[in-house]
Amino acid sequence: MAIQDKVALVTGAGQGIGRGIALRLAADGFDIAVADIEPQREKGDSVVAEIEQLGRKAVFVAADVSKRDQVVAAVDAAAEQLGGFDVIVNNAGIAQIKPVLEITAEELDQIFRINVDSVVWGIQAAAAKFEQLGHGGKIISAASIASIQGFPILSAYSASKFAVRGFTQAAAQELAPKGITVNAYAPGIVGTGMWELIDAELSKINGKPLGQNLKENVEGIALGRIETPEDVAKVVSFFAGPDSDYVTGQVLLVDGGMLYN
Ligand SMILES: NC(=O)C1=CN([C@@H]2O[C@H](COP(=O)(O)OP(=O)(O)OC[C@H]3O[C@@H](n4cnc5c(N)ncnc54)[C@H](O)[C@@H]3O)[C@@H](O)[C@H]2O)C=CC1
Ligand SMILES: CC(=O)C(C)=O
Repeated sequence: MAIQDKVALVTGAGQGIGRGIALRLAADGFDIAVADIEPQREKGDSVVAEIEQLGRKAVFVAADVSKRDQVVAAVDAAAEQLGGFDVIVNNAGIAQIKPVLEITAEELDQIFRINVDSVVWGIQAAAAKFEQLGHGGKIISAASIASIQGFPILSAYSASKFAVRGFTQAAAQELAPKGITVNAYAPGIVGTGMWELIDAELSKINGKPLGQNLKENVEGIALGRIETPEDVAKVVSFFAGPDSDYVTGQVLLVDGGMLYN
């Protein structure tokens, strides 16, 4: 069903999976707030231009998602500039590639602020805006295969994504009476800047040549190819649209066949 007069905000939308989600939701008919950190403004502006080419309205909103006031301000700006607010996609996140015995307090704090606090601020800001506008809405967050199974050398990252799953399940139950659904997508190995970093950092740790760690991980995918942002965006499109109206509290694996539940 074509979406009309609805607004979605996607965080971390300057590149990678977030860009793919923003473009897919625009193709579905949403007007889009492209949110990312200030240094990503140029990339964000290009995504805005791509969305406008699709015939939808779009704005870039600078926000550091680890900061509650900036997430609230981004949601306010999206609603004001695009004329409504219906969906938030808490997509922004970072990886950390570190043996568990070497993780510092600062690193742990940083990854939890960006991957977990951001989801809480996104849930709070979106729920408040939906209430102010007098309707329900949809909250969608980035989990990972690492939210279902802990991955070595990605322990802090895995723990942060387990936390996203916990918040998704609990918030879904708390917000259901307000007509708000809360779900998450759990990608596998997606060919973005994040996996370039993981591959390069794993190489430094295990001495394998550049590209080898990525290749070995892709070989474990049943469908036999690396995942694309568009593969992920199809699942987010489902969660953002009316076909998922009776789905809440779910974390949907979109990994080409890596984990099974
Ligand atoms: N690439 C992969 O294989 C997988 C990625 N994911 C998750 O998908 C999401 C997107 O990942 P990718 O597109 O691959 O990563 P990416 O590194 O290509 O893009 C991440 C985006 O988030 C933004 N970002 C980072 N910190 C931010 C902050 N504090 N405030 C606002 N924006 C910030 C970056 O500027 C960037 O535009 C992340 O949550 C990631 O954990 C989950 C499973 C697999
Ligand atoms: C980046 C990511 O989520 C994994 C598990 O590769």
